[in-house]
This record gives sequence, structure tokens and C-alpha cells, in this order.
Amino acid sequence: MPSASDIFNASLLIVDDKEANVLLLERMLRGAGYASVASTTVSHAVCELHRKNRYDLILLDLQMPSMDGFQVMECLKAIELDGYLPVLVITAQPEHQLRALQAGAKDFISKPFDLPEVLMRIHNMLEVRLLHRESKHHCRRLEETVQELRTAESGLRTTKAALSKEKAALDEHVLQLQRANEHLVVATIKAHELADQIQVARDQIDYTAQHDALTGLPNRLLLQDRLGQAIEVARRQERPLAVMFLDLDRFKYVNDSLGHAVGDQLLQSVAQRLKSGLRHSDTISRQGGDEFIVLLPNIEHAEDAALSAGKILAALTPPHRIGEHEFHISVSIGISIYPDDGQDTEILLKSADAAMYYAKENGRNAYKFFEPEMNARVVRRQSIETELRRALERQEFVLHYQPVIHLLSGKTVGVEALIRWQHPEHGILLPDEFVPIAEECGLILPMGRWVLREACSQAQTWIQAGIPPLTVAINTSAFEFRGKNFVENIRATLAETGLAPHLLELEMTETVLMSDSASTNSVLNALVDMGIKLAIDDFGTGYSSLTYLRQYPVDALKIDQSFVRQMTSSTDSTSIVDAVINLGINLKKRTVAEGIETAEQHALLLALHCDEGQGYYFSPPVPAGEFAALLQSGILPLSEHQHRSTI
Ligand SMILES: Nc1nc2c(ncn2[C@@H]2O[C@@H]3COP(=O)(O)O[C@H]4[C@@H](O)[C@H](n5cnc6c(=O)[nH]c(N)nc65)O[C@@H]4COP(=O)(O)O[C@H]3[C@H]2O)c(=O)[nH]1
Repeated sequence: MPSASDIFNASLLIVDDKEANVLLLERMLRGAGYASVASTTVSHAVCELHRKNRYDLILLDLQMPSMDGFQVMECLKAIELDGYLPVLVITAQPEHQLRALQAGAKDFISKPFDLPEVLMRIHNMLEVRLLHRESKHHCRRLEETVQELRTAESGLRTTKAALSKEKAALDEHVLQLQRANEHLVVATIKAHELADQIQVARDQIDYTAQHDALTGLPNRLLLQDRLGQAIEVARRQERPLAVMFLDLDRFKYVNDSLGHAVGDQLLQSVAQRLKSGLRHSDTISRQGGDEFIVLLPNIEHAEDAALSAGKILAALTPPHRIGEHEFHISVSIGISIYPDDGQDTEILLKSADAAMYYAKENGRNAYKFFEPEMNARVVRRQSIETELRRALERQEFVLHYQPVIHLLSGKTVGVEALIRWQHPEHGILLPDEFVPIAEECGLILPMGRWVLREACSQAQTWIQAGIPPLTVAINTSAFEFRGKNFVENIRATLAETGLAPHLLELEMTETVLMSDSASTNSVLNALVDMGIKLAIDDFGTGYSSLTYLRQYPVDALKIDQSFVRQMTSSTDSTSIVDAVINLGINLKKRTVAEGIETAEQHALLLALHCDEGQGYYFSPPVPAGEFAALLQSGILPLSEHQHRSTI
């Protein structure tokens, strides 16, 4: 098997006509440790570059002007004479995926990018590529040796030495191999065994190319093949078949917080359970990441697929034990049926995928059959992604500001900046509609930098207008936090805008802190050394582990609004809020309640000694001008001396 260093030293070429995409991929690959990454935006140049450099992997965009990805592949075929194209195509159009595989590409990644998945696909493909090359090399050597034995030529002295007279006729040889300045090596070689070994190596190559390295399940290439065949059979026999798209619920959370090694073991355990819950004739494949596809070729009615889906949900219910951890992981399943929901592989997979999103939205751990209306959502999501790319350039983002109130004094002590997208057709879009998509396709990084600069310069503008300094809080996604120049960018932005570091607060979710790596520690410490404040957002909804609270220099805990909302009706929620506030008091961390909407909630939080709060009760998030007017008119009272310590 190729070693990790072989893989990370492999040569890669990125081909995309869009500079921004090239930069994003380059940065991502270099960040992941790949040492040799080249790129071009000129599709005409690819064949010449490959002829010269023989890349181990070419990441090829399909849609390029003048010479598209399909034409590039045709040209590469003339160079790769053994027919193995080391090409991973990148496409935003699902209808191109299968066509690209048929044209010789070995795999595809879809836009928007799912970064961990992209890295995993590249890693797996390089593993297969290098293994393929290594095996080819061995095959060639073995074939040469067999040939040499047969002709006993090329400077090697071979002695046919039968072990016994009867065996003399057999193809067993003793080789004395001696090249200039080398020791004599004596080897006994059986030609028929060599031939067997060659066959084993070939089988191994085929197997590796068609199976997922982590779980041993068929990969997407083999699934496409089997699904295509199953559709043919179903068409001839006029029978239905079912495709199930499975996505693990909250797997990213496990992977991000406990690391890839635990995530990998969990995926293996899930694969095992899936196998146990289905028939031998069914194909269970892993598509990459936490996505699996099941093909049920032998069903009588759609209801049979519902039975299988029910079995899968049940098989995954018992906890998975990984080392000292015990995990409960559920799955959302989308089901499409041939011929009603699609008559080819592509449409069936797309329909199952769309249905899976509905299963997720409807509470997870469930299955849903495809319905035609589900397509609309997928189309909207795709259009949002395309438009998101242009939104930054067209300056369609704005920040709204919500005051943070010191509960005891009633004074405004801070402000949270929240992004909005002024969409030319859909009007104002809230972050839940586009931030997750921006995270998936990497746009969260430039978007985050814009939010930081805009919020800091706005806060500084208010100070210059004579408003007493307020702490401005911004939301930081885990992706931004892990980005390379995160700390440097903040330092530069503060210097540029002139905002004092102690007036900036970064809100992050617990996931960021859970990664427990040396780099998390050093980034947090660098921020604190600069004087920046740190707050944990949505506190109470994640692990809320006491270990990291002690370990990291966090200033504030923001109590999730779901608890605040239920406080007056559920004693459990009140107990949780009370516990978080006490934790804050004991660990000397500020507590900030989110989503205060009523006087009753306000009074209860005051009684529980919560330090600060925000919510519609005081003010919704409003545009910058309106926020300044609320302060200047005294509707939001200000304090000359901001006090932000715990009560
Ligand atoms: N029902 C109710 N809601 C209230 C009340 N008071 C405030 N809210 C809403 O609660 C959310 C609080 O923000 P969050 O928990 O940080 O949750 C934020 C944050 O995680 C994320 N987000 C917002 N802006 C950014 C940004 O600039 N960058 C990143 N990475 N994420 C952002 O999107 C989430 C949602 O933001 P919004 O839609 O603006 O939703 C905001 C805010 O408008 C209330 O009294 N009742």
C-alpha cells in the first residue's frame, strides 16, 4: 500500500477556468499537507502539462470555455495509453456526473464543496492511483522475469535446476542474478506462480478501484454500474426497484469534535450494521463522507422499500461503542422508486437525495419517499449557491445589530452583528438560509472576513460619533477558525479600523473548542493575548463539557434561546438556565441569555442572576443607522462606564 508520505507527495494539477476556485482548492490542498499542487486556468494547456509532468491526479472542472473537461479527457486518453485516466472531475451539474465517469474519469466531486469529503475523495483516489501504478510496475517486472526465464537472455545467468528428475519438465527455475557491482542473488522462481501473482495483483487493482477503502463496501463507481444493470433488468421484467439515499444525522459533529479516527470507526460500525440489516442481493455502497446508498433490486412494491428502511433505522438504534465512547447515531433516508421517480441512474439518485433532505428536515431518524415537489427545494438551494458567489462582489450583504443589555442596570453594554443577505429577488434572507451553504462551498471565509471588517469599522464609526464604546460581537464559524490566517487577519483588521481589541467579542460554538488540538489552544491564546473577548454561543445545546471551560480562556456563555423560550413553561429549562448561570458565577464567566421576548422571561433571568441578555423584548436586530438612533434617542439607555463583570 502507498504510505501517507507517498500520498502527500503525489503531484496534483487543478484545472479550472475560475481563478477563485483554483485558489480555494489550492489553499485547501496545501493546508491538508499536499506538497506538490500545480494549477492552470487554461484548459488547452492541460495535455501538454500532463505529457511533461505526468500528474498523479488531475482535478478537472467540466465547464470551461473553448475546451471543456470532456474534450480535455479525450486528449488525455492519447497520453495515458493504458486507459487509466487519473482524473477527478468537479461539477455543479449532477447530469454530468455519470457522463464524466463514462468518459473515463475515475470519480467526481460536486459543487458546492464539502471540504472534508473533497479531501477524503482526493486521498482515496490517490491511494488507488498509486496502488495501481505500483501493481503495474510489479506486473511488468514479473512479466519481464517470466519472459527472461523463457528465453534466458539479457545478461542474467539462469540455471534450470530441477529439484528432482520428474520435475525437470516443470517451469521451475533457479536464478542467479548478478548485475555489475552487485551481490549474487539466488532465487527459485516458479513461472506458473508468477502468472498467478500477476492475476492476483490485477484482481486487487480492480477490487480497490471499485470499493471504498474505509468500509470495504462497493464505492460509487460500482454502484453506478450495478444500478445501471438493475434498471435494465427491471425494465425488461417490468418490475420496480428502489434506491435509498442515507445520510447520518449529525455525523459532522462527531467528526469535528472527536476527530477523524473516531469518525472513521463509527462509519465502519455503521457499515457493518447496514450489512446485517439487508439482503445479500441488495447493494450497500458508500458514496463518501457519511453518505450511503442502498440499491434494492428485488422488490414487488414500494412498501417493501419502507420495510427495509425501517429495518435499517432499527439496526442503527443500539449505541455504537468506539473505544471509551458510546454513540447513538441515527440516519435520514430518502427513497426513490423506479420507474415512477426516475428511469435512469442519475434521476433516481437525485430523487432519493431530495427525499433524504425532507427526512432530515422532518426530524431525522426517519425515511421519506420522493415526491415531485421536493425538486423545488433542491433547485432553490442550487441557485442560492450560484448567487452567493456573486453576492460579495455585488455588495448584497448587510449587518444588522442587536443590543446586549446589562440586565440589572438596563443599560446597553454591547451589540451583536448578524448578517443578512439583501437578495435582489427573494428580499432579505436570514443566515440559516445561506450560512450553511457558504460553509459547504468555502465562501464562509471571504464572507467572515467581510463581516469582521464591516462590524469593526461600524463600531469605530459609532465611537467617533460620540457614542460610548460598546463591545461588538460577531459569529465565527468553525471553518473560519481553522482557516490559516485567522489570527493575522483579525490583527490586521483591528489595526486598519482602529477598533480596540477589547471591544471585539468572537462568538463560537462548542464544536470549535471540542477539537482539543494544540492549534485550537494556540489560536485562542493568541486572541486572548491580543485582548479579544471570547464567548460560547448556543451554550447548553452541545456537550457543555466542563473540561474545556476550565481549559480555554472563555469570557462569556451565551445561553441558547431554546431554553430561555421554554423557561416559563418548563421547569427543566429553568433548571438548565439556573445551572448555566451558576456555572458562570463559579467560573467567573459572564452569562448572556439569548432570545428574551417577554417581561416574564426578563424578570426570571434577573432573579436567577443572569448578567446580560438580548432579544426582541429589548430590540430585534436592526440596521446600523436605526441602532444608532435607538441609542441617541435614549430608547436604549447607555452607560458612560461600561461594566461587564459578573454580578
Ligand atoms: N425568536 C427569536 N429570535 C431572536 C430573538 N433575538 C434575537 N434573535 C435571533 O437569534 C439569533 C441569534 O444569533 P445566533 O444564536 O448567534 O445564531 C446565528 C448565527 O449562528 C448565524 N449567523 C448570523 N450572522 C452570522 C455571521 O455573520 N457569520 C456566521 N458565521 N454566522 C452568522 O446565524 C444564526 C441565526 O441568525 P439570525 O437569523 O440573525 O438570528 C439571530 C437573532 O436574530 C428573539 O427574541 N426571539
